[in-house]
Amino acid sequence: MSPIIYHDIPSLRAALQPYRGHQIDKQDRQQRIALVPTMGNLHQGHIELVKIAKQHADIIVVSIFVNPTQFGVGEDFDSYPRTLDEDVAKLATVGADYVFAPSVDAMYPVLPPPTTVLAGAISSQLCGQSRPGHFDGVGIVVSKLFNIVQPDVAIFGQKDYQQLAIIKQLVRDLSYPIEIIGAPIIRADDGLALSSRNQYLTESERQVAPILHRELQDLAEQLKGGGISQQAFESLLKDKRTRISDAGFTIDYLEVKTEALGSVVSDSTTFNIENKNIVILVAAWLGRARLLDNQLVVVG
Ligand SMILES: Nc1ncnc2c1ncn2[C@@H]1O[C@H](COP(=O)(O)OP(=O)(O)OP(=O)(O)O)[C@@H](O)[C@H]1O
Ligand SMILES: CC(C)(CO)[C@@H](O)C(=O)[O-]
Ligand code: BAL
Repeated sequence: MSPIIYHDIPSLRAALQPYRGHQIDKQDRQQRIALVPTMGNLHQGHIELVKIAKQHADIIVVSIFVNPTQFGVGEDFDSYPRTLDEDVAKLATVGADYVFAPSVDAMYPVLPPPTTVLAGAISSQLCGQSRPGHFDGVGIVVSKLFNIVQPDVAIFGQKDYQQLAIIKQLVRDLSYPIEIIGAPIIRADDGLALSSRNQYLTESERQVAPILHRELQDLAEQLKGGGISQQAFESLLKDKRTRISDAGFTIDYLEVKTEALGSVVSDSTTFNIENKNIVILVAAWLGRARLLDNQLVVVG
C-alpha cells in the first residue's frame, strides 16, 4: 500500500494523534511510532532503515526534506536530487505508513531560524571542520522532526557516523524520550557505501570510488592487532592518505578516533590502542561527489 503523504505539520500531527498514549492494537500493545529521517532520493540504504524501523515499531514515518540549514554557501542545496514520486513508490514496497515531505516554509517560518541547536565540541571536528555550521543545521532540523513526529524510536545510518553520535548526544542532552538506533552501512557489491550523491560520479569515477572502502579495510587490518608505536601509526595513516590521493581523491579528512569520537589514547612513546573500539573515518571528494565512509575496528 502506498504511504500517505503530508506536506504540512498540522496534518501529520492530526494523522498520528490516534496512535499516541492510550491507543492499543489487537494484542493489547501500545502502538509505537518510528521515524526515519531522510533527504530523499532514496536508495537501498534508506530502505534498510525502514526495514529496521518495522522491527521496532508499528507505525513508520519517513521524512523527506532537503534541509537548507545544513547546507553551506556554494554547496549543492539547489541541485540536490528531489525525486518524491519515485521515493514514495519505493516506500510503498517496504511498508512505510506516512511520508512527511514539508516545504521549506512549513519547516522554517523564519530562515535562518533565530533559535539554534549547537552540538558543541563533537560537531566541530571531522565533517564539522570542512562544513562549518552543518551540524547546527542537522541539530535544529532533527529536533524539529522529533517534536513534530514525537516518535518512540528513530533510525539513522552509521554511514553518517558523526551525525549519529551527535544525535545520540542531542537526545541525551535535551531529554527526548526517543530510542536511537544506528543502522549498518549498506554497500554496493564492490564495497562503495550507497549514497544519494554517488550519482554525481562519472562512469570512470564510479570505477575508482570503491578504493576508499578498500583502503579503510586495509588500514583496519593493520590496526586491529594493536600495540604499534605512535610513529608506525602515523606513518600508516600518512601512507593511506597518499594512496587515496594518488587514486584521484581530494581528502577532507582521514582520521582514527575512539568509538565515541575522542582522540585515541597515546602517551609520549607508545601509541596504545589495545582493547579499544576505534573507528576510521574518511571524507573525500571524487569529482563533484563528497564521499563519506567509516570502518569500526575492535583492537586487541
Ligand atoms: N549506505 C547507507 N547505509 C546505511 N544508512 C545510510 C546509507 N546512506 C544513507 N544512510 C542513512 O540514511 C539517512 C538519510 O540520509 P540521506 O538522505 O542524507 O542519504 P545519503 O545517501 O547519505 O545522502 P547524501 O549523499 O546526501 O549524503 C541517514 O541516517 C543516513 O546515515
Ligand atoms: C538526518 C537528516 C535527514 C537531517 O536533515 C540528514 O542529515 C541526513 O539525511 O542524514
Ligand atoms: N547524510 C548527509 C546529509 C548532508 O550531507 O547534508
